[in-house]
Order: sequence, then C-alpha cells, then structure tokens
Amino acid sequence: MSTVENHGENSNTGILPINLPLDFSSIQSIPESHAWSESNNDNQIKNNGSSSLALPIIDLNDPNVMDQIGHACEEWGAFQLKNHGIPKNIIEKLEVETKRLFDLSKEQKMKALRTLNYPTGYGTVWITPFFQQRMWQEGFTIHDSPVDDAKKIWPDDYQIFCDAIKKFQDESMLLIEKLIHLSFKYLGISEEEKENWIGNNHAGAIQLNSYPICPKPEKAMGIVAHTDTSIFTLLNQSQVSGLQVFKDDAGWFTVPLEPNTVVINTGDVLHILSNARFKSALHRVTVNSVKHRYSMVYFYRPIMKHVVAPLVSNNPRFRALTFKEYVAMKNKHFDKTLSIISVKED
Ligand SMILES: O=C(O)CCC(=O)C(=O)O
Ligand SMILES: [Fe+2]
Repeated sequence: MSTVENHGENSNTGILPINLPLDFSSIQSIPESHAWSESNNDNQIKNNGSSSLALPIIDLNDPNVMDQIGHACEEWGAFQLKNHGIPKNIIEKLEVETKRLFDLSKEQKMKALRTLNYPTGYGTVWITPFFQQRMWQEGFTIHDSPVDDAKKIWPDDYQIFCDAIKKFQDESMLLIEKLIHLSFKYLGISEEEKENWIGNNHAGAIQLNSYPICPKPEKAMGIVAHTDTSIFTLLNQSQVSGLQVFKDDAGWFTVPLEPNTVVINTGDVLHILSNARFKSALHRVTVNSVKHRYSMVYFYRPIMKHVVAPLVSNNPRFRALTFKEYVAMKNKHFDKTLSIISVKED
C-alpha cells in the first residue's frame, strides 16, 4: 500500500479534485490516475474460499448464535447473517433509490458534493487522500439525516430517497443492538456497561457505494484494504459480489452472494473494547467488467465524546481515548492508528 504524506494534493491524479469521483459515464478505458500497479494493488486472491475455510454464515435464530458470533468475530471479524429480520422490501427499496441516485448525471450529483467542511453527500471514499491512485468508486455519505443533501439533488422529490434511508437506518440500528448484546455477553461485559454503548450513546452513518463497470478490473481497485471505524458494520452487497475479507495466514476471501443475508463486520471500536480479542476485519472491494455493483453500508458508532477503552481485561492493550480523538487519528494515520494507541509491553 503506498500512502502519500501530503494527502494527495500533488499526487499524479493531477486535475481531478480529491473529493470528486471520475465521471464514469464517459469513460472507455482506465485513466492513469485509476490504474494500480501490481505491487500496489496486491490484487491476487491468495485463497478464493475453495478450501474448507469460508466466511461463516450465521442464523440469528440459532440457539447457539451467541457463541457462533463470538467465534466468527475472533477468527474473521466478519460473518454473513441470515434471518436477520430486516424486511426484504426495505432492502429492495434502498437498492432502487441507491441506483436512482448514482444513475444521475455528474452535474446533478455534484450539487451535493462533499467538501472538507461538509463531510456528507456525494464524493470519493474517505481513504482516497492516503493513496496516489484513485479508486473505481463513487459514494454518498449520510450522517443522521440525508434530507439536506437529498434536497440539493432533488428539490421537489427528495422524500422517497429519505424514507428509504430512514427505514434501513432504523432496522440496521436495531439489528446491530442485538449483535452488541450477544457479543458483549460472549465477552463477559456487564449489562450496565452494554447500556453505555447503545441507545443515545450511539451514532449511525450510512455509506452508499457505486462501482461502475470497469474496462480493466485487474488494474483497478473498488476500495483499497481498510478497517472500519465502527463498533459493527452492516452491509448489503446487492446482487453483485466484490467484497473481500482478509484472514490471517490464509489470504483474501471473496464474500459469496448469499440470498437474504447481510454481511456484518466488526470495526476498530469493538476491536479495542474487546482488548483485541475480536478482529477488526481488513476488507476491500474488487470491481468487474460485466456488472455495475452497488453496496449499502451502515456503520454503528459511538457518539464523539464517548471514551473508548478495553472493557474486558486487567491488562489493557490500548490506551483510553474519546471516539472523537480516535476518528481524528484515523484520518491522519489510517492503518497505523491501532498500533499508535497500543500500550507498549514492558
Ligand atoms: O462495497 C463494499 O462491499 C464494502 C464497502 C466498504 O468497505 C465501506 O464502505 O467501508
Ligand atoms: Fe469498509
């Protein structure tokens, strides 16, 4: 992974501002700015899941669900979840609205362009400044409510989009609170402590992603390897695969399309709370030359002033810090952040 010290201002992408996705509608070949060299993109799948190892599929109604979730978080930091309870029509409506959004012209989408001072709306993925090359992706970020940004794009017709987002947001929040309950219980964290991490102490964010058809997918990256700054992340990868999760000592695994499941991964916050017992899943997105891929992601995070520190051990492996501090550090240090806040052993 090549990182850039200057947050991209002088990178070889030249003219394209750091927050602005490529206008994929007019692209026939990959521009230099979006072509990743072999050494950079590490695009080889070292293990495609053909061995007996595979990302667990967990049934939320299984009597042993707590242990299954605990083991999956320890081994993978991710799993697919069935019988998750989010109604199918809510996911389908969100898929329709996500496509409607990204199918708009560049000019329409740019009306809600994200800026440094206004971190919601249309734009490139937040990790873009850390890399010389650009990703084959465009995104739409929502904190709390999408109304202000949606109004910029559809002044008279924003309600359908906002309703679809709100329903997905509410359902995802409830589901993740169940997963927090189960995983905290697995870790032996008390009920009182659990209350600190849900309800009014949580904040949700939604990321809609679009990965257009790519003429040379082996040269491009949808989203480069990263971990999420969340407690749990919930993801609907629609009908096109592309998400890959890294497993230590085994390599990259493509998350298969499993009907009626959502993908769940643990993020940095739960990794810290569990004192590194749960992995924060390293994951990335590949693109393809056949089908436009969309994904809808919900990040369950604490509120900014909340203090994040290990909850499960007398030998904490991380120092305590507010979530606000953690986010600021991650925006600066990206994949080095967890090791920077690690408590050094004597
Ligand atoms: O599109 C995907 O499958 C993953 C997206 C993702 O990792 C993210 O938005 O953080
Ligand atoms: Fe992610």
